[in-house]
Amino acid sequence: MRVATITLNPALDLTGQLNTLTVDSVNLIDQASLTPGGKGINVARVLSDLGTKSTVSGWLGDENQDPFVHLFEQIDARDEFLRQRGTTRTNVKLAEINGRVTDINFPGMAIDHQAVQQMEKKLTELVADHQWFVLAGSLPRGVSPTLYQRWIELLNKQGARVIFDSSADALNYGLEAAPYLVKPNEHELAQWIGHELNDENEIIKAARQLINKGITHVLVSRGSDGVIWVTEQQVVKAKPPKMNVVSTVGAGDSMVAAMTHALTQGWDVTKSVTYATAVSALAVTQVSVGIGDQSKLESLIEQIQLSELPNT
Ligand SMILES: Nc1ncnc2c1ncn2[C@@H]1O[C@H](COP(=O)(O)OP(=O)(O)O)[C@@H](O)[C@H]1O
Ligand SMILES: O=P(O)(O)OC[C@H]1O[C@](O)(COP(=O)(O)O)[C@@H](O)[C@@H]1O
Repeated sequence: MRVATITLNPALDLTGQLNTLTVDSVNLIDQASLTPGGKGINVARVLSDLGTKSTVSGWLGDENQDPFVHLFEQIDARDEFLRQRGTTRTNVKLAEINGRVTDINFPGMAIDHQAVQQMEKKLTELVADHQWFVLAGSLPRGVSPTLYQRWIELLNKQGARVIFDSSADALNYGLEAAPYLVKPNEHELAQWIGHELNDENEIIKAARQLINKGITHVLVSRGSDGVIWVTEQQVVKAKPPKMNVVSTVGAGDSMVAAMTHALTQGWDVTKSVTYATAVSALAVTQVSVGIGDQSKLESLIEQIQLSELPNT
């Protein structure tokens, strides 16, 4: 079974590692890498390492597509990206030795009405032979912030299961369509609910409001504090051990990928949350996403602290 991952605003990630970033000054990079990314593409990459095949789609610029096409071949992803005239954006990630990461994300290509219609047609084709869809990332310029909402509704009607990870207005509108699973981080959840979330109880209360909208799984990711997973019946918290952070870029995508893998395998919440926390914690120890070392993942799984919280 292939999972369809949709990346409407992909990016080449230019990551530079340096000692300390100083604004208003010349900064020298010690190590650099340029990798094809964007949320759904990162998810497809991790899925491949976990043993789940994917179909990748969205909008890709035709002028700098080679690294993407090469990656899709490498991970055996079915390439259903629509080509647009122009270049896919490059996002800059500056990773300091203390683990701090500065993201400089560019807006991406402008997308016109015709391209939106073509993508909608592509989704209706893909839903014929895919049950699981990952819709992830920001929206490019030129499209309505309600686009995810419309497309989640469309996919829901066709009986697909949508895993959704976005931000800002695209997230807020998309949540209204009740995807199957959402993974806001704490800040995105706070922004959606309209106030700060000061403790676990407030996080659970906010997540519960999403469950009440008809969303089945709400995973609130909390950086080094791990994740709180809320369903109608259960609230589970998972915390990773202290990690040696190289770059947190792609940690959220790794979590979404591991969750998707777990759900398609039919694993229960406890097994899934442990696995997803371990896969995402492993991601912070490396610059790019993926499972470099299976034995490290297995040892991390053993170190995840799991607790069941009251279902308030
Ligand atoms: N510093 C860290 N140490 C260990 N695990 C981390 C760290 N940062 C992130 N993670 C793992 O990655 C997951 C997603 O990270 P988070 O920063 O919350 O998401 P996003 O990148 O979407 O903002 C976390 O829930 C956690 O399991
Ligand atoms: O789609 P957005 O929100 O503009 O973010 C795109 C960026 O997010 C990433 O997918 C990383 O995401 P996470 O760190 O949240 O996992 C990068 O590859 C990419 O540059």
